[in-house]
Amino acid sequence: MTDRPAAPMHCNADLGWSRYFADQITEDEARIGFYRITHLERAGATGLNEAGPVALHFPPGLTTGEVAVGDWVLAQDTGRVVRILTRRSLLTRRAAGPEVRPQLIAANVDTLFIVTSCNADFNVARLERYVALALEADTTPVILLTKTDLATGRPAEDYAAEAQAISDRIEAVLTLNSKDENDLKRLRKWCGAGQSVAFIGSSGVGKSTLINGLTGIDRDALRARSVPQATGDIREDDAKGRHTTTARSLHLLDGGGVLIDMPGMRELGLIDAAAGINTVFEDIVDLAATCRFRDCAHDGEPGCAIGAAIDAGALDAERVERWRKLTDEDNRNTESVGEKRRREKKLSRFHKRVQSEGQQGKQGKYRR
Ligand SMILES: Nc1nc2c(ncn2[C@@H]2O[C@H](COP(=O)(O)OP(=O)(O)OP(=O)(O)O)[C@@H](O)[C@H]2O)c(=O)[nH]1
Ligand SMILES: [Zn+2]
Repeated sequence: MTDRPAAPMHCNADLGWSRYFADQITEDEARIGFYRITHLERAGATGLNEAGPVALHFPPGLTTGEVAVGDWVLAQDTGRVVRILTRRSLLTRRAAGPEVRPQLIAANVDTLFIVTSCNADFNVARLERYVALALEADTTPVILLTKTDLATGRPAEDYAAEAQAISDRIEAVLTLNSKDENDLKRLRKWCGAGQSVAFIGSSGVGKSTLINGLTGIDRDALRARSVPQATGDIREDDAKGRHTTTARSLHLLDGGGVLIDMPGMRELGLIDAAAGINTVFEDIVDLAATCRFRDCAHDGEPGCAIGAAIDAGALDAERVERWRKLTDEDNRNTESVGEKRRREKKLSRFHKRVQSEGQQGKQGKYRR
C-alpha cells in the first residue's frame, strides 16, 4: 500500500463545475458561494469549492434526504444553503427497509463503474439492473469485470461479450485484475479533471481494491481523510436488519476528477426507473408495441408479438422474464414517488436541452 500525500487542492472545474451549472445561476447569485457536497450529516453537510471545505446547514423545508453527495449548492456566508442546482445526473434507489421510498445515492456522477467478477458473482440480471439504474440516472455505465486472473472454466472474454450484449449504451466493458497497476491505468480515461466517477457492485468483487489503487490510499483511510467533516454518519438498517455505515462521500482524485464513494449498496431496488429499464430492453419494448392488444400481458394472448418472437427463436424467453420482473418491481415502487421528483426530472431535461441548443456560440452569463 503506497501512502501518497493527499491530492492537491483542486479548482472548481476539477471538481466538476461546468457551464451546465454556471448557466443556472443569476448574476446576483454569483456573488454568494457555491459548493459541491462532499458529506451529508444529520442536520447539514460539508461543501467544497476551490477555497476549501465549509460546514453547511439546510434552511427549513430542505432536509438531508433531499440532498445528495455530489450536489452543487448555493450557500450564503453563514453556511445556509439557498438552493440545490439542477443535477446533471442523479442516482436513486429504493431505500432499504420495508417502507417504499426513493433514496438519493449520488448526484452529478458522470461515469458509473459497475463492478462484477469473472466468477459466480457474474449475473446478467443484476447487471441489467445496474445498467438500468445508470441510464435512468443519466450516468454513463462502464462495466468492470474483475478477477480475470482467477477466471476458471470460461475465458474472461466470454463474460465480457455477455455483459456488452446487455445494451449498446454501455460505454465499455473492461476485464481486469483489480490488483494490477497497468489494468488500473485503463480507468484513468474516465477519471480526468472535472469527471466524477462512482463504483457499484456486490460485496467482494473488488471495489475497494480498485478505489485504493486509483487513489493510492486505503479506502477506510480515504473516508477518514477526504475533507474535514462534522461527525454523525448516517446509519441505517439494511434489509437483513444489519446496521451498516452507509455514509457516502466525495474525494479528490490525483488526476483532477472526483470519486464518490458509495459503500453499503447491498440492495438496489429500482424506483421510478422506467426510462432506464426501457432503454436496456428497448427491442422488447418496441416489439410489445406491436402486439394486437394494447394491454397484452405477453402471456399467450393471440397476436402477441413477443410470444411469436420467442417461438421463432428470435427472442430469449428468460430475458423477457427478466424485463417483466424489473418492470413489475419498478411499477410497484414508483407509485410512491412524489410529484416533486417528477418535476425535478423534467427540469433537468429542460436544462440539458437548453444547454445543447445554446452550444453554438452563446456564452453563459457567468463562468469560472
Ligand atoms: N486475484 C484477485 N483478487 C481480487 C481482485 N479484485 C479483488 N480481489 C480480492 O477480493 C477480495 C475482495 O475485494 P474488495 O476490493 O474488498 O471487494 P469490495 O467490492 O470492495 O467488497 P465490499 O467492501 O464488501 O463491498 C480482496 O481480498 C481482494 O484482494 C482481482 O482482480 N484478482
Ligand atoms: Zn404481447
